[in-house]
Amino acid sequence: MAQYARGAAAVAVIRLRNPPVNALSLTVLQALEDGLKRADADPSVKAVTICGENGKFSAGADIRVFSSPKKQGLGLGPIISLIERSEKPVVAAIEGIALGGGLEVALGCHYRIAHVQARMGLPEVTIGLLPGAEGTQRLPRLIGIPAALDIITTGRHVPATEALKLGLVDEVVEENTVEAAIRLATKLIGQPLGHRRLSLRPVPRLPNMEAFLSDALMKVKKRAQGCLAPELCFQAIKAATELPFADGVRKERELFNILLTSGQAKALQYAFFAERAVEKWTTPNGASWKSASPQPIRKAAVIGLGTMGRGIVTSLVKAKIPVVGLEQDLEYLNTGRKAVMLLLEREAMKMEQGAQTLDFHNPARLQFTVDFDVLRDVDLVIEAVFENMALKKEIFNKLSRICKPEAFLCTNTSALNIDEIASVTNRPQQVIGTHFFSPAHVMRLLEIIYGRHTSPTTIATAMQLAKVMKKVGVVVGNCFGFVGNRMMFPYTQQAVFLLEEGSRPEDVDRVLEDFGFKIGPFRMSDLAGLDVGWRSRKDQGLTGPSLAPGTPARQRRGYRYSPLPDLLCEKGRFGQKTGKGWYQYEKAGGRISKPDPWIHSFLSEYRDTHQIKTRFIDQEEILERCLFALISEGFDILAEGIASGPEHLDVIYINGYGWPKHRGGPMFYASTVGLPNILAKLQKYSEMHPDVPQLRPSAFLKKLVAMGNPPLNDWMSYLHRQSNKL
Ligand SMILES: CCC/C=C/C(=O)SCCNC(=O)CCNC(=O)[C@H](O)C(C)(C)COP(=O)([O-])OP(=O)([O-])OC[C@H]1O[C@@H](n2cnc3c(N)ncnc32)[C@H](O)[C@@H]1OP(=O)([O-])[O-]
Repeated sequence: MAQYARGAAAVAVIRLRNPPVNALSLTVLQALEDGLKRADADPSVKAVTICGENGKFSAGADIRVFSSPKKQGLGLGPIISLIERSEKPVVAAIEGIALGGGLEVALGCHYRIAHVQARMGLPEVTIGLLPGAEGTQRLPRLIGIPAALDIITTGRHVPATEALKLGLVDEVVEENTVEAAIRLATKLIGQPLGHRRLSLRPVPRLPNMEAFLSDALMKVKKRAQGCLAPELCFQAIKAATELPFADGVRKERELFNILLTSGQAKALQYAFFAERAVEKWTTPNGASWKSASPQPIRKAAVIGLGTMGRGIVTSLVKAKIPVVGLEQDLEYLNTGRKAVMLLLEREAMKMEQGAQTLDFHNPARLQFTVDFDVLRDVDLVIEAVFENMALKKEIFNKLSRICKPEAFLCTNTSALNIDEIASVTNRPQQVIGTHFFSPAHVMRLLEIIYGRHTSPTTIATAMQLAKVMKKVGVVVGNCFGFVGNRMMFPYTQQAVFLLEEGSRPEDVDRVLEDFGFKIGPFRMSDLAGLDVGWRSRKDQGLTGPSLAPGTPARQRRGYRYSPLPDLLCEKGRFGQKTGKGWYQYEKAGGRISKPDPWIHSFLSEYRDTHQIKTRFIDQEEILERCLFALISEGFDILAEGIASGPEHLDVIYINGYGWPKHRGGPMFYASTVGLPNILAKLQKYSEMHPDVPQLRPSAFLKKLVAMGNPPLNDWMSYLHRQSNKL
């Protein structure tokens, strides 16, 4: 709702009220409209101030409304016109946030005052929409085309001080913003308002408007990577340069409706709520935030300053947690220290642009050592040495002797068994997996893996740590590869099998990149290094000296196996780092991939040697075999209780594996393709490849299809229900 009150003798105050962020629901909008009409009708009211409850102006339209049947009736635009047309001056008092429809309300006001800590923006593009309450037409008239394009097509939040420079607000105050707005409103009584009505202003012209717009469009398209909203935002702003206000608004509405009914908006809004849903973690035995409080982390340590350790130290320093970096000897320590300092200097430079500072030269904040004894007083340790169980166990055993009894022990592993690591400590309840993604100071995902003995307090502490580091923590159970890598395995396996059957690496990558992945599986493998998987397969006895003599080349444990990645490694082709992998690069460490004729002839010789008949594989088969195998594994993960809902899998894939956000994550995508379609295709491919268990549809997927293909929100409720059709 919105509360109507009298702020000073002649000023009415309309306070938007819908905790926690004053989202503009239908009820709030109705109350806002009623408040405006009441102020207009009351001759003793001479001016109006609009503000928000609890120090927040508004986070914009209630996003849930867009997927409800009443979505067409939100009608924010006409209310904003009503504000603008008011003969009594209206001042927006912006505290906290004014986002989306919230900022559009403020743009309808004649003046805007913001608190110095406030942030403003039009983030509709991030949920697949455009500012559809006349924002694409008013903002360019206020701050010009270049700044409006930047704000609307990126959806970024603009701090109050920058907003003042841009002319987005008229004044920034450090005191009580509502009182300042009431004072201004009082001063404005009786003054002319015509020039303050943005709809009546022309869009400021640029000398080279056409060239500017065509260049801007190219940039927008490049950044969008298949996402529709940025380009339609651009078109709406362009309309502001070509059409009178009313026609521009009509164009805006037309484009808004295209987006609103597009699957992309639905997917992006699902992703918005999915991220918030995973924050409220639970485990199968009922632990959650309700049953556990996070413990404060006043000092942390990171063991191992390789690629992952360096990124983790950087993230902790950025989160203002004092940290000790430990390495096995002085040579490794010095290399690690230099690399961390370089990363931190770059981060400090970026932060200075946003008027923030990063303190890392102070030894109380960042310390390097080779001495385990220095870890006696830390509250939490993150071990980030390479993936070797024996080494990890040795370190955990040592840590449990040295660290204080309350300290939490975390392992950064991408697949290893948390329980086995915990078993060598004197505190398995305080051992937890924290799987960071490379580069750890950039990637948002943190997979948090609880073991059999991990306590709820330990999970809560790891989740809180993720939050402080501005990462998305996702709590999952313990199994080989956890959620992300376990689902990735059948995907990359299919990609390699497709090469055996006739595809080239660039064919497979192109299909998956066209789908929206940032990079396809082979470019990804070259980037990460083929040797990483090779080492793991050797440890598992799938290749290398421990392989039993006489093992068929293309079979392991009775199932199909492709030795292709092993053969590349044997030839020293580790990917970008050696300048050759699935592609060739300009030099060792180079980044520009080129299809490699050597690989093409190597593949055809390989097919001849193993008498594999080459066939043309179309895009549909490439996409379906890679994605549906991954999705089927996801259903197994849900059925085993490794993750508590499909949102968890989707958040992991969007934030850690480059899954295109506008497709909502693999499980959301499955729901849009339709579970019966996925099942039918998996059954077909599984019949074609009976020796590939990863193509056999998950029993849970079959059950959901038998239950009538329920919506994604209901999937988990079917886990234990009986199906009489099975
Ligand atoms: C008419 C056409 C034109 C207009 C279009 C628009 O305005 S489109 C909109 C354009 N606006 C945006 O895209 C802004 C989207 N919002 C944000 O970016 C952030 O929420 C934040 C920066 C406002 C606060 O961040 P923070 O880390 O402090 O907090 P938090 O993120 O955890 O949120 C707290 C709770 O509020 C909930 N909730 C939040 N916003 C909305 C909403 N608009 N709606 C509904 N709910 C919303 C959120 O789900 C969560 O609920 P839970 O889980 O407790 O049940």
